[in-house]
Amino acid sequence: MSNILIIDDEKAIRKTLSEILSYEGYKIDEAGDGEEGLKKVKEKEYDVILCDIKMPKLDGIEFLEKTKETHPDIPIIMISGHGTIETAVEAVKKGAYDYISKPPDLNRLLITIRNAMDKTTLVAETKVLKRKVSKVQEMVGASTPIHKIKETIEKVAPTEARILVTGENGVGKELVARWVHEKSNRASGALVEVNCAAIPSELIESELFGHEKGSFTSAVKQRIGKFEQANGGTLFLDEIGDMSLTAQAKVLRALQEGKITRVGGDKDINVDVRVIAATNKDLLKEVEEKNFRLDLYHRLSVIIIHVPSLNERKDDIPLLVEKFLVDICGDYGIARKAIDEDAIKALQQHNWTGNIRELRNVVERLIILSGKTITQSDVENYVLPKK
Ligand SMILES: Nc1ncnc2c1ncn2[C@@H]1O[C@H](COP(=O)(O)OP(=O)(O)OP(=O)(O)O)[C@@H](O)[C@H]1O
Repeated sequence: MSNILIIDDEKAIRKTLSEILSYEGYKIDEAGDGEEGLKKVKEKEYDVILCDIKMPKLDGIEFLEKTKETHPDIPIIMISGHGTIETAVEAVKKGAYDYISKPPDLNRLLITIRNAMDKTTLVAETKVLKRKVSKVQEMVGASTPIHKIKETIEKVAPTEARILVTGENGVGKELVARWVHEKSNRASGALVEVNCAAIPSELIESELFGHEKGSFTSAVKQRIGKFEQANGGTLFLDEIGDMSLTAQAKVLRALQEGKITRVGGDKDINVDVRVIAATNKDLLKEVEEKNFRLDLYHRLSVIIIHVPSLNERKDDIPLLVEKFLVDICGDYGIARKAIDEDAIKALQQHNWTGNIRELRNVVERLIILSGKTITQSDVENYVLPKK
């Protein structure tokens, strides 16, 4: 159900509007002046606010200006009395959604409110969509390691150097790969991702190099592999430490010669692909244990970018929390929740697994369970393990 706040110093007007709008199924709160209105806006989320212009204490224009600062997305409809039409027009210029005149015309009132509600929904949807279509998520962080990573990306992205990204699960290795691609001369080409750990070893070759029809039982038609799909672009080989030795030999050839052969095929196909690989394993140890080819390791690791776990860069936590608050509240279509300093400190002291997804989940949990401002006791209640 949608919440509407009516701010007017005339009780009769509030009563009439409130009756009409409750009848239409809206949930109504009332305030007698701008100051009381501001208090209500702090306490609760409103979909639309109706606000008189001439009021004691804080007038409508001041209320509009203050509310726009903290809640830029709530549509505010000004109620203009006789003699305040010009001010109402001024208010629209300052960001009010629209104005209606006193005494309000019932149809116009309802239509204006409905349009304003539609706008709120659209604004929320657009925000979510904008984020979805924006190609690469921002890499948030102010810690020394993040600065260094960004610097390295700037330097190496425009070259053709192969890059090995190392780090534990969920620390942002894929994000690094995406930024390298985005800032490279191949950005207009494809970025094709293969998670080597997720593909059964007997299928990885066909996944990477494609296959000809009939080359094995389930190969019912020809298939183009990821190397070919990434031609002119970048191939991101995630979890490369899990690749079988036979597939490694073929990847090595592709890197050395710039050629691949489809499974069951006899033709060499030229491919122009830049490879970025990532792993959470210690590849040199894998080499020692004969699970990984040393020559492939050297081919892949011209540049090594290590992404440290969240525990090693706790300085990034405030910025990441801030970003997740904005993102998640945007996804939910609710006003952004605040978080106080002590709560942030408590989050910084927490012993994280290192995976950024864990921090995101925690922020989402706090948004759902806490009030308008997330406090230290929310963190203690909902995040930290009970003693
Ligand atoms: N610095 C950052 N700023 C903002 N979001 C980040 C940052 N680093 C990682 N993330 C987000 O955290 C999530 C995990 O990151 P990503 O998938 O890049 O990690 P990964 O190390 O490749 O994970 P895996 O080991 O599971 O493949 C993603 O949603 C990503 O957008």
